[in-house]
Amino acid sequence: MVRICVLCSTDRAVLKRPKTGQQICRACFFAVFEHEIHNTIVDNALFKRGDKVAIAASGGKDSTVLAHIMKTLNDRHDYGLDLFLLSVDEGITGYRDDSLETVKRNEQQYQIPLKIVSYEQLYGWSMDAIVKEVGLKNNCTFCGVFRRQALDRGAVLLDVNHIVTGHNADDIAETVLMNILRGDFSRLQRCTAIRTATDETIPRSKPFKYTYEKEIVMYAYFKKLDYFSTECIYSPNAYRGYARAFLKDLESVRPSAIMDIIHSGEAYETKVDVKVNVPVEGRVVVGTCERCGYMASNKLCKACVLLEGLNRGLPK
Ligand SMILES: Nc1ncnc2c1ncn2[C@@H]1O[C@H](COP(=O)(O)OP(=O)(O)OP(=O)(O)O)[C@@H](O)[C@H]1O
Repeated sequence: MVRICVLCSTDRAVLKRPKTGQQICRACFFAVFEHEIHNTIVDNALFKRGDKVAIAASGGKDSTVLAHIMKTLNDRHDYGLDLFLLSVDEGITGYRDDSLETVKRNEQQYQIPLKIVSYEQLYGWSMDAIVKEVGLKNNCTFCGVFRRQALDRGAVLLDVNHIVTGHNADDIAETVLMNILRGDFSRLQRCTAIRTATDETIPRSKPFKYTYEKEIVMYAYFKKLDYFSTECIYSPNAYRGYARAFLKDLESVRPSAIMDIIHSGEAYETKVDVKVNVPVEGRVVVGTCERCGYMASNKLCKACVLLEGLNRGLPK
């Protein structure tokens, strides 16, 4: 039986929309997908005319679709943004070197200039070298701390005033669950913010905050976008894996579970009074690292503490 798209009532439905369960055609899927992200950008006033925006680009599906969408919406709605691609080379042979080749192709395909910064150049350590030293258990901690700072440093080199990342609704719901599971209420308050900024760092936002991962994959597939789809070879992160599997199970019986969890996280944000690093109107007040000058809540920033351990041969 041929199904007709429930949105345009004209074309043949070719997919069931994961977020709503609606049977729709390809053109309507592109339209609603793009329109929802445009609304997220406008409703949250993420950008202003003349902003220079770095798209954090790993070559994976989320950031590749983000680059495509930012370019499409900037042209279509005349946001007046100056766009750049910013990639961090963590130094993971057989993974990041391949995905960076994808970003280099995206630079040509979208005509957006690309800047690559590397852990090796910034910290003197690649992830390959770190994993040799610390093993597979805690390496994600090093990578997460270094990447956050590397993106800020790359953004300074590009002279941009905003960074966007491809974090999607599933990532955010998963982080809400993780923070509940860990009892980390300070992070729980912050993790649903669509835009984050401190006095010391460049504002970051997540235009895909309400976009389902399955829809991003579908969009990339139907648009035939060029992206890299292998998982990081060093990412065991078992605890997050359980949260992810749990979320996928919930989604399969109740697709709105992802949005519901995000809304729960948002509602929680306003009710708990936690003293450390409480965001003041979306801004976290912190000091600076006495060694490298990057933002820090203690004398040294997290990256310098980790580096000190590595350089002294005491990484664990
Ligand atoms: N090496 C990198 N260089 C630049 N940005 C990165 C890098 N790694 C991650 N990011 C940014 O952080 C976001 C979330 O990263 P995460 O590691 O969770 O990857 P992901 O969900 O698989 O996303 P993607 O599909 O874009 O790789 C990415 O969408 C991207 O914007």
